[in-house]
Amino acid sequence: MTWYLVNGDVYMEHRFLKKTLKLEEGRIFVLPPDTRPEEGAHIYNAAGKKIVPGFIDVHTHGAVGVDVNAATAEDYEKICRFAAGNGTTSWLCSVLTDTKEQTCRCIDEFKKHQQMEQKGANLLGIHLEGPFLSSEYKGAMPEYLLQKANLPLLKEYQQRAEGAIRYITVSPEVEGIPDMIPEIRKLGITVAIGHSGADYETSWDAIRKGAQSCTHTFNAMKLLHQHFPAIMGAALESDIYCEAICDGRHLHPGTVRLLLKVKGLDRVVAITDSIMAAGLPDGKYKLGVNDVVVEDGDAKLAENGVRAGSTLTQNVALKNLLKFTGKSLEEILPLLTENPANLIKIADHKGFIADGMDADLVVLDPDFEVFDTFVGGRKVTSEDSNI
Ligand SMILES: CC(=O)N[C@@H]1[C@@H](O)[C@H](O)[C@@H](COP(=O)(O)O)O[C@@H]1O
Repeated sequence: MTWYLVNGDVYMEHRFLKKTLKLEEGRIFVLPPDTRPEEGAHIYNAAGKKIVPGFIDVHTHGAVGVDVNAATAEDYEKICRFAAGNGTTSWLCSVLTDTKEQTCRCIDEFKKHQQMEQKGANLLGIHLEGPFLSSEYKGAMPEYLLQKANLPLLKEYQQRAEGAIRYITVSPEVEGIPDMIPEIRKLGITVAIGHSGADYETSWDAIRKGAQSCTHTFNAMKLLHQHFPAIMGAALESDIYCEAICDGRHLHPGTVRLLLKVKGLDRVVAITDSIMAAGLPDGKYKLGVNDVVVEDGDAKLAENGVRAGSTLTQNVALKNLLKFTGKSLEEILPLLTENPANLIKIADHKGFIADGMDADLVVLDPDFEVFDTFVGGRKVTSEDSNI
């Protein structure tokens, strides 16, 4: 099916331009605004709307009643549909630290999902959050499942996943981790540091050895002290990407502004870190092996009140970021599009609107609400999203 998206303002090279977009065989072709659509093509009138690249979420544990750690292939599809309705066109499923058996099961269900007809957003790969994490800043990670560095185990997971593990969170202070980072990268996995009380020097060692991102920056990590800048200081000072959960709970708006000022607009990645309660009312839920209670949209561990992920979606993250920072849509969009694409090394085909890029697009109305979503050139919001 060929689409012509006409009359919209199209986000290209950090500004909005009047263009016609032709979507054919899953790809974008950028045409002059007065181009006459081919006969038989579908025409989408985007007058008064903005056409932006689809959002990419590199860190989410679930939504609409599905916990990634317990998900079946069919469950992944539910998240894909929900995500698309919120402007997310690509995502990584974040597998929380779990038993080997359970992690392998997650990998197998992921592979099964890849064999199914794709609906909604693209499930691009797996993010392992652990198990090589420090117990001191475990957050919602079950302590008894944390491990020291174990390259053979990760190799086994990556082999089983047929290369689908794209991203991993490790703590620099865990025995053997800094030296393992170059080996992890050889497996095609981007390394994030987090859930960590690492000192400044150890954190920089991990960065020099190839860590490229910081997991939910400020949350579940040692914060900056004037004498001991810690992982926080190294993350802010270096050029690595910094994930940020912009739900207004995990980070005060002032902290978000500070992060953007220090890191720049090209180094912050807006993630959701959402759990199965996203898209559902308050209540009792699971996060891996944990029981979680959600009150007023805020997720906490039932046993001790420790915050445990979010109920955020990326369209809400976008609106929060605009509100918290006072910056323009043009300035904020990279945090949800090209920055995550660059981080997980898919920017040659996703994260931007340009000739030949994947036709993953979001149509925003003047209030920045998601009006429609296209994935691989298909209009998924009406076709197969259950919103
Ligand atoms: C999925 C998940 O569990 N994510 C972490 C959680 O482990 C941690 O406890 C919390 C700290 O948040 P806080 O800094 O607001 O306490 O951040 C995130 O929610």
